Amino acid sequence: MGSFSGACEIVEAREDLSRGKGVVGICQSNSRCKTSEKNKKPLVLNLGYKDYIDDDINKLFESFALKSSSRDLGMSQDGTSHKLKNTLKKPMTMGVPRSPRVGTSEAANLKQALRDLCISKASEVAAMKRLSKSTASPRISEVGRIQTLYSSVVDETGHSGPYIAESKGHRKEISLVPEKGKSPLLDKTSQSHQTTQITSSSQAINSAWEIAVATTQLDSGTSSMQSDSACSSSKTGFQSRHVVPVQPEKQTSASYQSLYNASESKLELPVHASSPKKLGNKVVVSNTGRKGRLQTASSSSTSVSGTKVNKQPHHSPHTVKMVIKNKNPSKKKVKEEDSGSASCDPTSNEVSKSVPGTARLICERCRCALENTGEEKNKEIMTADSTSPGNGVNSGSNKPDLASTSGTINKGCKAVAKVVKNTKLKEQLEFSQSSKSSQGEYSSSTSTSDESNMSGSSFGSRPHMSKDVRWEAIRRAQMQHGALGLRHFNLLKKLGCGDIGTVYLAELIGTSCLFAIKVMDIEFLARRKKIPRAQTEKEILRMLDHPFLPTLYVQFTSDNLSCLVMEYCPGGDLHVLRQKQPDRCFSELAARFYVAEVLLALEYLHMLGVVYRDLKPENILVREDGHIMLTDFDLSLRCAVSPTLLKSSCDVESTKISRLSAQSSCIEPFCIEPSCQVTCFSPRFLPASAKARKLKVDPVAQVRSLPQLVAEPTDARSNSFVGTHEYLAPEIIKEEGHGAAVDWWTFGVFLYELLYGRTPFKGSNNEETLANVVLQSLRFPDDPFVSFEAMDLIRGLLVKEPENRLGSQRGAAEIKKHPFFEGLNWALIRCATPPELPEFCDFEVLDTASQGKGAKYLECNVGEHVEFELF
Ligand SMILES: Nc1ncnc2c1ncn2[C@@H]1O[C@H](COP(=O)(O)OP(=O)(O)OP(=O)(O)O)[C@@H](O)[C@H]1O
Repeated sequence: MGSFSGACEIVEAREDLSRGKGVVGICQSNSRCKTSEKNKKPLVLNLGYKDYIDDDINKLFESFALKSSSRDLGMSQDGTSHKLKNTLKKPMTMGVPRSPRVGTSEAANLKQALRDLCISKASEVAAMKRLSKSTASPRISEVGRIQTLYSSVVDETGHSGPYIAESKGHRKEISLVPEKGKSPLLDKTSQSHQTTQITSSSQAINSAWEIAVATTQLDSGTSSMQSDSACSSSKTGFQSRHVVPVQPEKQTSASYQSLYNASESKLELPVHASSPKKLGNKVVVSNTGRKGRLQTASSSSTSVSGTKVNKQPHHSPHTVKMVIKNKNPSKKKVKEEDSGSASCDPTSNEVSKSVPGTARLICERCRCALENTGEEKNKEIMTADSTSPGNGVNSGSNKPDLASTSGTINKGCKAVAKVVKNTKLKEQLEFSQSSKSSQGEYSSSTSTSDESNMSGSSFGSRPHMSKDVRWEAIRRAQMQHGALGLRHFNLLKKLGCGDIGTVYLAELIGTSCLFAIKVMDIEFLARRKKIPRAQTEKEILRMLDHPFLPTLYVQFTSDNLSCLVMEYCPGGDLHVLRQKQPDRCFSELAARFYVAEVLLALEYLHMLGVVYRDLKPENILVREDGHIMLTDFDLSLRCAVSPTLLKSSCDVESTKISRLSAQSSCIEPFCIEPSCQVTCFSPRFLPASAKARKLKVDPVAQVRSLPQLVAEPTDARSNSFVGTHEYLAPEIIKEEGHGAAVDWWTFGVFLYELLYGRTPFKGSNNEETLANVVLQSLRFPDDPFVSFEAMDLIRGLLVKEPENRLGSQRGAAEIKKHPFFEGLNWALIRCATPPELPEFCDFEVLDTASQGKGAKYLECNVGEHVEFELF
């Protein structure tokens, strides 16, 4: 039942009524009588008696303009309507067609008329509320008055308020509040009001995110980035990174099997647009005319689905995974884990030929061949809700995906409806399991509950990608095939190889939609104890709905391979891109653009309870429109977040302003009161007095003086030794326990590297690097020139004590306010023109005509060879 509109409006109406005469007691009592039996009797209002009749009722009746004759209404000579009373008491039948006009039908009675009026008024008020949130609306008062009166009139059993229960055959069950789902208008309004209550649910977290976005929008200037250089060819090889993988301290197989949750972030930024960007020799035409529009599709949604794709000139540099020897027993796990990897030949690129009908998968690292029956035997798990774009990844069918093999895998390509149904069941099942298991898995953390993320998860749509043509393609394929598997994709190219899987560029057969598919060998992961990392990544991917984070379209298991079908980013990563810049570093404008987008992505992750922990240029991919996508979540830490409302420097005046603003909130559903102080692309309706006052207030000061919401996990703690050496925060190296502040440290290193072309504490080897991180003070080279603001920001971020680090107290909001970002329009950054990209080597995906020749294709069809590498 959509409780809001009723609840909210009635509250307002009652307030209005409380100022009126006589009705106060009725209204107030009505609200109490829901919970108290004792209160029922005094509330009984019988129209036959004048105990509670007041002028309002008479006026009300007059306003109905009843045209029935006195005979119809049974008016007696004394003017009282005894028949009216009887009419009201007369049992009504559900579903009886109502008179089209009040009072004109024989069958109509006053109660029905009242109901009509009340319902129509309620709807009208809800609509008005949507259009103008003026709390002082006379219409609201009026309907509240009518509702209350109506409740009083018909309530002889003590039931009152907007919902009137059936009673002994006398009463018809009437709800003044439309049922949930029947009135999207009311539901939406309801949601917007519900957000005023901050809870630790994911909804609140997302709301908090929206607040954070809204509050940081201080100006409307757009950030237009111009690259210093057009392009340059890659001249050098890649630097190597040294990564310390995560060490799950307690891993149980049970925990592997029950990690899947999904928490839908209902993020919906109001504006999305993209600008045409040049990639390679082709100009990738993105959706023109989107700039500044509301609710447009993802910038990366359409152009990528074309038949031409520009080749990434290089694969991302291979990250060299190193093991740090440590006396700590937990480090041994790292060693053990990685020793497995190390024993494999990382250079191996073997592709085994196998007989038709057999999939022979060669693990590049361990050189193991996985013989599988050629057909996927319906083992694939379709996780997308084919009925709704955005539901594609949500299903809980993930659980058996990595956790077990075919025994627990869904059988058969069943009818879509059945799959969806099963999916929902699994969601429920796994939802309950996941929060337990993830705690077990991350027992080293002191704050690792999934619940903040998972509770309230709705598995709903992903608003920012809802117009994405790839969703539609996936949905159609699911309708056609039932469950998607590897056989439904043509693997075009290997994009890169990570620690837990290999990523391929793939095309959904029969479409021109391209995807990046991460393929992970479950047995390999199990042997190397990397299943928790894969689980973590998948869980996080499933939660995401953000323009700077990847979209997971579907996930399935084929032949013991866990596959994640994600958004494809054709622009390479920032590490490669930096190497192509003059002097191998970005201009300050370009760097500002990239770090700003990364900051928003990190902020969003934090609000979902994800501490990223592995920020580095290699993990930031460039979309075809030049905006970024932060990837790779297998080292991330999941923890609880409890949004906190901080009363900053709110003086009396600013508090008043807050109230004022709360009364006159923006009509955009995504702007959450009271933080939406800036114009959110739509006019707001202020009372005249409020307008006058508002004009006198400096809007910037207004925003700054607002209460601030911190919804990031500032007190999360983990003891895992995880990250990339040059990016490791001191507290991780010192094993003091770490939290979200590590992301602000890495953020500082990241900015430093973009500007100077190298990391600040890099030593000649890993040990020296680590020692430098802990002991060495921060130094800035003279060349290239970097502004004071940029250096100051880096200085604030690279504070060795996490508690004194910028961002550690109030999260990303603190960092956004730094002068380095002065003038940046955070809310519209995804509409800003990204830095120009260098020319890429041309790479064309074979178009449909050439597909048959298949020279470059790695076929992945049923019954045919499945030849591709793993790891
Ligand atoms: N969505 C994508 N679009 C384009 N390329 C991608 C995409 N995802 C990954 N890649 C490429 O595939 C490579 C491997 O990615 P993957 O996430 O498996 O490993 P990784 O980034 O090296 O990290 P890790 O080893 O920690 O998992 C990346 O370096 C990147 O270049």
